[in-house]
Amino acid sequence: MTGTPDPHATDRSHDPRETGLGGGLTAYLPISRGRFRLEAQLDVPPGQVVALIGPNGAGKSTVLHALAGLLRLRDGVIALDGRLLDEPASGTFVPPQRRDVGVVFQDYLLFPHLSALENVAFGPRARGLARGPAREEARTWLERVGLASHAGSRPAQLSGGQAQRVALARALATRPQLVLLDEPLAALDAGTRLEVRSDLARHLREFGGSAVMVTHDPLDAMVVADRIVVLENGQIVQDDAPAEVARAPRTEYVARLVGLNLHRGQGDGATVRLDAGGVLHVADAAAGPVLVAFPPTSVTVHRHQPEGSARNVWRGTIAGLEQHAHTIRVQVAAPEHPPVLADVTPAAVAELELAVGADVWVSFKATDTHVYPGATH
Ligand SMILES: Nc1ncnc2c1ncn2[C@@H]1O[C@H](COP(=O)(O)OP(=O)(O)OP(=O)(O)O)[C@@H](O)[C@H]1O
Repeated sequence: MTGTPDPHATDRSHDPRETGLGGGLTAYLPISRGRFRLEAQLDVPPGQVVALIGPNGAGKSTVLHALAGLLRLRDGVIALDGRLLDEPASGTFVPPQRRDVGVVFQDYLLFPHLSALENVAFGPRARGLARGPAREEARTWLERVGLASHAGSRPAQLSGGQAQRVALARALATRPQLVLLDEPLAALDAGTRLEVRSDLARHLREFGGSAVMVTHDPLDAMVVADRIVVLENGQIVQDDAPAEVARAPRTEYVARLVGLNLHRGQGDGATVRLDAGGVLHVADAAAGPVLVAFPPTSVTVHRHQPEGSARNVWRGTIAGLEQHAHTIRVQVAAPEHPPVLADVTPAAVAELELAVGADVWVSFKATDTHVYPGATH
């Protein structure tokens, strides 16, 4: 069942009783969909932007749909600024249009037959504002997103970036307490994306309510969000500030996403015996289950056995080469060592004649590794 109001449910949305749930979004979401099981606790205070990231099928859309009211809970609770939105135990369910929630979803496209101004005014109108004031409000929002001069344009006359800004203005014009964004930048080309991304960060910061944005792009998450929540297989596996996620990713998926080498193992003083095989020399004293991270920029690739002081040195084969902005990311595989990512310059690729299948040596210093406790939950 998706979003259809149940006539038997009591809407306690205007019940002034205290829920004791505090400001912003508070949600506990135990949701089953077929064999998939999601269990997530998500609290987002006012003024905070959370990026929800995770692999395909992790449950990101399920979270957004539940928060928007498009998917009704069977258990758990969703409250916004102390107002219950969904709580099966008490029979509370506030339908989507009565939640103070703005959405920028890919499938909630702009109305093609309405101008940009009318699209934005639609939200305030739907919330009961008279036509004149709703249009005034819409004009203000279009100005804020830099589209005042496109007020009369239909969506088909707007670029992808402009349409995205109209969608954002439409969501914010209702002055919601929570805004939900589903891959808001995914449809944009790289150049437009860069610009819209930083604008989006600014608008969400100024908005003052809680925001939850689903994205596949680590850069979107790093630039736009105050906090990154990583969902894998229906579970939150990491919930940290962006810098912390980049510094100390807790799973291989996150490490790959932020471009770090990450390995799990057992610490024993200056070495870590990896669960997947191999040993790494580390600088921090390690004990028990740990994660070891090191950036691809700290790994050097050689054609011959290198001399020098690096403690981690082994021979492997190039399993892949990938262009990343101004560097080439080289994947090196070796039977008795962990797979390693190394960032090298295009000049080095040419000079060392690096190609898939080539025999190489990798080296990196113990002091370039970062060790932290490995228990994820
Ligand atoms: N209507 C549905 N009925 C049954 N199962 C569903 C339904 N919608 C989604 N699922 C399942 O729920 C799980 C989570 O899906 P969801 O769309 O929330 O993941 P996601 O993280 O948003 O993925 P993506 O990044 O691919 O959009 C998947 O295993 C999916 O197959």
